Amino acid sequence: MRLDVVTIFPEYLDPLRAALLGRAIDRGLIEVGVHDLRDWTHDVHRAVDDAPYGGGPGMVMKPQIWGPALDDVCGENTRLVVPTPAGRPFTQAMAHQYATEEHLVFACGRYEGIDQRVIDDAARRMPVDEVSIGDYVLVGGEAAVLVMVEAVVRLLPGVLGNARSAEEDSFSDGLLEGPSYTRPEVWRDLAVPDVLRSGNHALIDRWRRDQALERTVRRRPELIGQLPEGSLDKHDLAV
Ligand SMILES: COc1ccc2nc(C(=O)O)sc2c1
Repeated sequence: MRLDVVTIFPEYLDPLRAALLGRAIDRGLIEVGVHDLRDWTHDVHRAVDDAPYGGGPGMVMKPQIWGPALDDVCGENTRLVVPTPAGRPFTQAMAHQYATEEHLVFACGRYEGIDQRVIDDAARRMPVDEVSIGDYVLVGGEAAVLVMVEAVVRLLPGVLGNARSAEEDSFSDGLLEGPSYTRPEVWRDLAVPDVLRSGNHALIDRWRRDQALERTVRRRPELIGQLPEGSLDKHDLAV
C-alpha cells in the first residue's frame, strides 16, 4: 500500500515515521509520501487560501492550488480521502476497507476547508470520501489523518507483531473490548478477577465475552442493535 498526504503543515505528519508505523515503512510494508501544498503555489506569498464567495468568516483553500497538487499526487488506482467535520463518520469497517486499497491520498484542509470544486473534480476520476473522525471540530485535517492512517496500517498483514491483536480488537466482533489485567495479582488492594488466573480458557473466554457485552450495553448501547443477525447466542442474551 502507498499513502500520500497533502498538507500545508508537513511536519504535523512526522509521527507517521515513528514507532509501529515507522517500522512498517522501514520493513517496506507501506510507502508514505508527505507533500507540502505550498510547493504548488507560484506567487511570492505562496498563498493557498482566499475569501469565501458569499461572505462569512475565515478563508477557503484555493482550487487552482489543490487541483494541480492532486493531479500530481493521485494515480490510476487512488482513493482520495478528505477529512472534514461534514464527512461520513470514520469507522472500523472503513479502516478495513481502506486497508485493501492500493493507494490512499489524504487531502488535509485548513481554515474553512477546501473549495468544493476540488472534491467534485476529483470525483470525476477516482473514488472520493469526505470523512470525519468524530462529532467535534478540529483546526485542520492533519490530526484526523494520523488517526485514520494508524487505524488502517495496523490492519495490514505483518504490521502488528501479534496478529491476534487486530482480530481481537474492540469492534472486531462489534463489541467494545472488556478490561485487561497484568501482574501483580493485587495492586493497591485491587485484585485481578479470579477467573483470569483459573487456567480454564473456556471460562475465561466466556467471562471476557460477558464483560464486553456489559461494557457495550453500558457505554455504547446503540452498537448492540448494529450487530449482525445471529451474533448473540442465548447465553449472551442472558447477560
Ligand atoms: C479545515 O479542515 C478541517 C477542519 C476541521 C476538521 N475536523 C475534522 C474531524 O474529523 O473532526 S476533519 C477537519 C478538517
